[in-house]
Amino acid sequence: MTDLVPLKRALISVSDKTGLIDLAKALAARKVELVSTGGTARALREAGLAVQDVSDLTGFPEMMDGRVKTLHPMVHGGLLALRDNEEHLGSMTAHGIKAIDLLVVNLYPFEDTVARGADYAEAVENIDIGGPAMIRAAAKNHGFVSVVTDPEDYIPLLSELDAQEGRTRLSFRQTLAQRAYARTAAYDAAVSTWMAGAINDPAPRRRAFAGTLAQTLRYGENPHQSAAFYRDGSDRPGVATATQHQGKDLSYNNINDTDAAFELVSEFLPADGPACAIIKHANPCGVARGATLAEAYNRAYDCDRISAFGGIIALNTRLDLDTAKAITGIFTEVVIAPGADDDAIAHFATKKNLRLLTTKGLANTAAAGLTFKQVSGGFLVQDRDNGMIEPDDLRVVTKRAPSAAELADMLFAWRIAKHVKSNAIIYVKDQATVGVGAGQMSRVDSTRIAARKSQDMAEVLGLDAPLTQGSVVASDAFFPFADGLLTAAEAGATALIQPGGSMRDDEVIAAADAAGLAMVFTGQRHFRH
Ligand SMILES: NC(=O)c1ncn([C@@H]2O[C@H](COP(=O)(O)O)[C@@H](O)[C@H]2O)c1NC=O
Repeated sequence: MTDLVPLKRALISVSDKTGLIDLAKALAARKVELVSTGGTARALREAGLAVQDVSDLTGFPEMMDGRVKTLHPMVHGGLLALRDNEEHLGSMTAHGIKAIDLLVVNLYPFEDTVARGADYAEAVENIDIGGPAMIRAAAKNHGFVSVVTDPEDYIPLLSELDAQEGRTRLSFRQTLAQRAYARTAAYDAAVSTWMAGAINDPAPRRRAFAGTLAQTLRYGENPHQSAAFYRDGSDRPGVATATQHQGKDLSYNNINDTDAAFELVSEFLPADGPACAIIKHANPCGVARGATLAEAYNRAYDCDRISAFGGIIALNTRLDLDTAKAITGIFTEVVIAPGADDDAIAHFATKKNLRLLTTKGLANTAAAGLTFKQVSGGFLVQDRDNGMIEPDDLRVVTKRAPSAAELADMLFAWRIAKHVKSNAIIYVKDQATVGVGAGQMSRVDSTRIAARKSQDMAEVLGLDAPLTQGSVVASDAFFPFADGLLTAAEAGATALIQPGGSMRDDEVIAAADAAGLAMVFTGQRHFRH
């Protein structure tokens, strides 16, 4: 393939006109001839540039609401002809086709149109046809043609032309071609995903996913793994869309933990009071509400002060100065919150290694969405766990019904259970976790570990008894035997919330009654693996 090829003629057809005029002026200054479609040509003329209309080139007007503009051999022949192929050159001469050396296209904004909730007809009308066709043609012919699909590449293109005296190198065109195919693939992924939703097909025969590079990462979960972070284009508040105010780049594990922290804290609406979640290795080591945000943080911290060191903190309301001061009492990796006061930001500025991220609100935990998990040779796709329990959904199965305070703590614990790796056991007292058992292979072990951690904390805090005394317990799935429940009772729990549904529910309920516990069944499970 030829390395250096001259760039003499460009076709520009862009929906997003960012940087268009500067680019076109720079091309014109380099004696590049311009051809363009309706709106783009108008913008160029208004800027005083000479441009040929694509309709003059094709001999056809743009028609059918723009559905047909560039779909013509005068365009596609100019993009696809091999400049070193006699037969191709003969066809060009025979039909008066002129070579197009540069294609600048960005597509109808389908993704944005769908994101703002446009109706079906409007979404369909925003599926670009001529643009992707040209992009794919130009990218195929990267041996001779440069294709630019993103305003971010305008400056690099001009730098290339200057460095190569009006020509482009093959390696440059190959990079552009790779980006071009990734762009059309992402576009079609967005269209097919939208369509699967529109026709309510949870398992379409083929699925396509796409992402845009947000950040290359120093390494993955471990230093010997390379890694990168991609955005999927969704506007869900969270780690991918947050603004970072200070500190070094987030690592792979930081991103994973920050996501877990923010998704958890988003369960707690600000209207119900400030809440804080502290995360380590994607599991909470403390979650609490408080009268103030600082109190919520301190109560979450008191659940497991040892694990909280180097943790990731998520808040459900704006970070204020008092909370910022409390947080900087120990080393913390990341704080994420829906906003931050100026004095709190200024206080954090003294801690160079602490990253502060702010979001535009909390994540909508009721919003539909998919989650993916990679396995060897494939991936699993499922709906996001949006399961939500209201008091009316609960079934009291013991002789004793829970008190109002127990019920409130149960519902708080249940929301947390959804975000803890199975087997998940959460002890809660007065709207604060006092013991979390996560990720064990047996439920009874999670129950024991959480209770033991609470004993450890009683020592650290100088308490006479662990805070599990008089607590409630949530279990993400049913107790298969009575042993887990009895362990919780020994630790001082007075009430339990669990899905129910075990073959031995009767035994478990009898054990709860014998121990004087109140127990409710949710009828819904929150496995998280
Ligand atoms: N139908 C076609 O032949 C066609 N050719 C180019 N487009 C798109 O039209 C847009 C630019 O239109 P305008 O220059 O009129 O603003 C670009 O996003 C381009 O991808 C087309 N539009 C849709 O398919």
